[in-house]
Order: sequence, then structure tokens, then C-alpha cells
Amino acid sequence: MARILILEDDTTFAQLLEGFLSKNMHEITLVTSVKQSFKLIENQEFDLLLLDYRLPDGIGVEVLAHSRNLGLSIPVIIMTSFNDVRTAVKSMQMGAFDYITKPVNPDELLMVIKNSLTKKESKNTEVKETDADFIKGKSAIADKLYEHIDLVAPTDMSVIIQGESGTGKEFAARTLHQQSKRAKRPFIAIDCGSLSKDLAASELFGHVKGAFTGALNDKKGQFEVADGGTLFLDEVGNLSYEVQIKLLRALQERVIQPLGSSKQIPVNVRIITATNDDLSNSMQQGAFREDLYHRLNEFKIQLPALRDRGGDLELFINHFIQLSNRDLERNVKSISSEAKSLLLNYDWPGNLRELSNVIKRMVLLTPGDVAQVTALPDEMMISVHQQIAPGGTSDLKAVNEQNEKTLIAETLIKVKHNKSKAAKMLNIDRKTLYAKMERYGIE
Ligand SMILES: Nc1ncnc2c1ncn2[C@@H]1O[C@H](COP(=O)(O)OP(=O)(O)OP(=O)(O)O)[C@@H](O)[C@H]1O
Repeated sequence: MARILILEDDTTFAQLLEGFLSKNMHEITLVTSVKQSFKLIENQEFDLLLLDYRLPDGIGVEVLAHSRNLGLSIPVIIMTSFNDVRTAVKSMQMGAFDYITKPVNPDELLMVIKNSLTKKESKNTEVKETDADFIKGKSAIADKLYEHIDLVAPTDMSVIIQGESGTGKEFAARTLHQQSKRAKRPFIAIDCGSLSKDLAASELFGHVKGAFTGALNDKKGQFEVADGGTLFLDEVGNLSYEVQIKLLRALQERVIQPLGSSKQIPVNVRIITATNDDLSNSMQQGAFREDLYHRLNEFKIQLPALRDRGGDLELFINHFIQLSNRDLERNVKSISSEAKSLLLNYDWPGNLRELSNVIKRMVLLTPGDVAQVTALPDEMMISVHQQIAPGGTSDLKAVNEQNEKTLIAETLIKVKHNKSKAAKMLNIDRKTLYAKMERYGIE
């Protein structure tokens, strides 16, 4: 059982969620505004925040940011319409655990909740390396990537891994560790995006009892825990200036000093960092220290976006189908050509993470052995058609049909699939709407 705060302004949907999750033994608190959520997380304890993305008085991500400022590391799941996926992807950079697209599929929701609660338990502890869930890809760009990884892994150089959200930066960091001389020592991953300023220093360097309000016991810092091994700092650009100074000192002098202590503890740690944005820009703007940047950037690895990986996309699709079949006890053997074309033409702003989520959902919604396009989010189709349409063809009829299809699909989403409302908005009668939906294969 988990204590879950749900922030959702659509009260009917919120009550549905509440009923469903209560039945699954969770304790639910419902709120409809960002302001109310602020108050609640300041005064009550929750195990999970389930936040709608768009709200009348703000966006769910503000609650995520507020929880981090309060020093809380509760997992956060953002609920979003597919049109907002790009923005939801950004919320992952701010420390959201995951996002789920509406309309929410109940089994998918339970799966994401379960994952986020178990991840919380194992957060920042030594990660068990399991290779079976990962593949490398066979494109030229993947070959180059692994050539670089193989080259730098055995050295003790500090590495910056740069890449869009969800491109597999943590996996790359773990591979570097596994191929290094430190492989038998700990690999510790720290998500700097989810740590407040105060927490970050104590998490990295530890503290002694009484060092600050709330420091009830001595706590070992992760530098000490990772001694002899590798420390992976994800979203390193989020560290405050003061913590950056402490980090630089730890790297230069190879000693750390827990908060509130005068003791110097020697440490031997290899640092791998990851960032979504170009740290050299943050450096030029003064948000990231130049000396630290150069100390961290002894070698840079650029992770390619999924859309740039050519034939790897298909390999990853098949790989994630196999994993989802195993995890969800399904038996999907192939995908219809329409579904495949959609998967191959979409631009995947959330990269491997988004692909893995979309495939998991597709497999979940496929009881038989062939996955159909109906198991993919409607909005993915809209997004692909919007990409392809401009300037793609000079066939006026095809363009008109495409526009009509997109408009119908978008309107249906807007009115939550209420056909009467959609027909009214489109200024056609219901019968015509049904006929067009059938013609265009819109569910
Ligand atoms: N080579 C791979 N093979 C299979 N799955 C992968 C691979 N690399 C990453 N993934 C999957 O993609 C998802 C995102 O990976 P990861 O967390 O490493 O990305 P990231 O770039 O660190 O993300 P973020 O920028 O949000 O921190 C995870 O679910 C991971 O399991």
C-alpha cells in the first residue's frame, strides 16, 4: 500500500482514478490545484505524487520542483496528453520518475506505480548489473559510440556523457564501469536533478549528527560508499554553485569532509557525469564552474538521439517487444505494417525511454500475436502526419484528406472522444463523422 497524492482537475477522471487505486490497496488524497498540492506536501507524507500536467493554476511540474526544494525525493509520475509528451520528457530531467499518457490504461498505471515505488526503495544504492535487458545496436553511429566507450572505459579519466533525455546515459555509464578496473567495486548512481541544494551536499559527502536540522544520525556520503568504484552523477548541471565548489575540491584533493565534521576522509572514486544540455553553455552563462567543467570533461561521449540511429530503431522495437512479452506475459510476435510504419516515422523526443513505454503499452493492449496500430496512442499518428504533411506532397486531394483526418483525430481528443460534441465542433452530423472515422481508421 502506498500513500498517493493525485493532482487532477478533471474531477470525474480523478474519482475514477481514486476508486481504481483504492481497490488496489492504495491510500489516495485528491487535489485539484497546484496551490492545494503545495500545502499538502508541506504538511503530510506521501509515497508517490501522481500529477496532471496542465492545471488551471499552473503545471504539475511546479509541484515536482516544490517537492525537491523541500528536500523530498518522493517519486513523481506526470500524467499528460500525448501532445505534451515533449514537455513531459523535460519533467523527467527535473527528476520525475516517469510519465504516463492519457487516456490512462489501468494496467499500465499500476505497472508504472509499482516500478516507481520499487525504484524508490533501491534508489542510490548499488545497482545490480543485468546485461540481458540491454542491446547495443548495429548502426554506424552505435559502432562509433561503443568504440569510444571501449577506449575510455579502462582508463581512470572523468567522462561527461551528453545526450537528450532517455538516450541511455545511465546505461552507458554503467558499461564504462563494468569495463573498467573498478568493475568489482561499487557503481553508485546519483540523480542530482532530484536533490535539493542541502540534500545534495549531504548525499555526496555525508554529514555528522546535528550538522543541520534533521540530521539525526551520522550519514556516510556516496563518495565514501563508492570508494574504489565509480560515482555516476546524472544531471550534474543541476548542482548548486556551492556544491560544485565542494565537488571540485573532492576531485582535486581526493578527500571529502562530511557536513559538520572536521575530519578529512580520503576517497578514490572515478567520476562519470551526465547532462541533457550542453554544459559548456551553462559554463559560459556562469551557472557552471569552468574549472569543474574541465576537471569533469577529460573525455566526452555523445549519445545519439534515437531518431538519428537509423536501423537501430527497428532492433530496439523488437528488443522491447521481447522484454514486454516476458514482463507482461504476452505473446506478441509481429506488428502490422501500419503500426510499424508509425513507429518508424515518429521522431521519439523521449528516445529509448519513450520507445520502451510505447512498446510496453502496445504489448499490454495486444492479447493476440499481431500488434495493431490501435494499440499505439492516437496522438502519435497526428504527430507523424504533422511531420510528414508540410511540403510532402502536391496531391491536393491527399493533403485535404490528411488535414481532415488530423483535424478529426485532434477534435476527438479535445472532447475526450465524445462523438456528438466532436461532430458539433466539426460542423458535420454524427453519421458523417462515423463514416469519416471508419474511412480514416480512427478509433
Ligand atoms: N542500450 C539499451 N538497450 C535497451 N534499453 C536501453 C538501452 N539504453 C537505455 N535503455 C532504456 O531506456 C531508458 C532510459 O535509459 P537511461 O535512464 O539510461 O537514459 P538517460 O539518458 O540516463 O535518461 P535521463 O536523461 O532521463 O536521465 C531505460 O528504461 C533503459 O532501460
